[in-house]
Amino acid sequence: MAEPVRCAVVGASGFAGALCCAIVERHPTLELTVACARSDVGRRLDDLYPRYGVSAELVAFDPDGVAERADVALVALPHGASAAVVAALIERGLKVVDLSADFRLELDRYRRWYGEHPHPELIEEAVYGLPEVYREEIRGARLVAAPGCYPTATLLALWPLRERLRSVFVDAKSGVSGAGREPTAATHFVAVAENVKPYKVEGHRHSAELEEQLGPQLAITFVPHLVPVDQGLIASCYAELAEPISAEELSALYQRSYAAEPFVELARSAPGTRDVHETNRCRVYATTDAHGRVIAFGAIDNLWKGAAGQAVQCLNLMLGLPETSGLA
Ligand SMILES: NC(=O)C1=CN([C@@H]2O[C@H](COP(=O)(O)OP(=O)(O)OC[C@H]3O[C@@H](n4cnc5c(N)ncnc54)[C@H](OP(=O)(O)O)[C@@H]3O)[C@@H](O)[C@H]2O)C=CC1
Ligand SMILES: CC(=O)N[C@@H](CCC(=O)OP(=O)(O)O)C(=O)O
Repeated sequence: MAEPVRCAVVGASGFAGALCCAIVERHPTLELTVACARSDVGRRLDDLYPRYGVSAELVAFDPDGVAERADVALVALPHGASAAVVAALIERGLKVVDLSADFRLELDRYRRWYGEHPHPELIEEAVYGLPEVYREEIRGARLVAAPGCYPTATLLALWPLRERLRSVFVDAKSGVSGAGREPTAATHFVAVAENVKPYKVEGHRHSAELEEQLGPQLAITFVPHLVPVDQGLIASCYAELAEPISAEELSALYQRSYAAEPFVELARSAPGTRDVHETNRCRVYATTDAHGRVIAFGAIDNLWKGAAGQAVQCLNLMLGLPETSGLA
């Protein structure tokens, strides 16, 4: 039995942070020793999220206090607010998985989409936390930037084809928990119920992440939609390839790419989000159409494989634990 590893969660009152706490609490090796929040300091997490049954009291973030009580941290703050917290914890010797966008992009691309970076000195060493692609790099990292939810589903749907892609249309749909805990006019029940609505059609910041991972030369059109579900996200990708591919070759390529992956499930038909609800799995399906295009799908639970689950998957790798610990 491995020694317990003390884990802090920062942003524990948010949707992703609360699920991080729940996964850590049930994890066989990690021990939840600090849960930090802002507005809800002094409250118990199970008062905010009874379904997770985590009784930890929420405390204010103090880097020295966290460093005394934890060896590793999951930071689930909004982009912009995250970088300073991550830097303070790294400076104090913790291993950190950051769930925000602050360390996912190279500096120029970050500046174009998010503005000035508060801690550019850490960008270089941060590893993009998609284990199916960067497993070895994640094992040796002290800072991992967990991918966004849309890029996770899109990249897993397309990765086996990446060298053959000429252009891609990504039609992606997310449940409302992807927008975080703070309600807005766009996420109000009345705006979301009985509705499917595209948003940020002229440019969503996740297209930067897709460009960074798949290469700036690739023409990608990415259009997110908000759909009336709580947790669930699907990326439907329509791809033109440089050379046509047969259905048999496509199927063999995906089998080769993902046969050994614990959290990628190759579906035999197009997946739905219900198939992955409350799991860390991504269900992938790829097929060809009558025009020689490929249609590839990636379905995830945005709070699990799109956020908290994937962050713990990365932490498991960073700590040399079985990758599926606490997640299976
Ligand atoms: N929701 C999702 O599906 C996904 C989320 N992510 C990323 O994970 C991170 C957390 O997302 P999510 O849980 O949805 O967000 P929430 O808005 O639900 O939670 C954010 C958390 O951060 C705290 N917080 C907000 N602003 C500040 C600040 N300026 N300083 C300190 N604390 C602050 C909040 O506290 P308070 O309650 O007091 O505001 C809350 O604890 C984000 O970076 C998000 O982009 C990544 C992938 C998917
Ligand atoms: C439905 C919804 O609003 N989704 C969020 C994406 C959530 C996420 O994964 O994004 P980051 O981790 O990059 O913040 C959005 O479109 O901004």
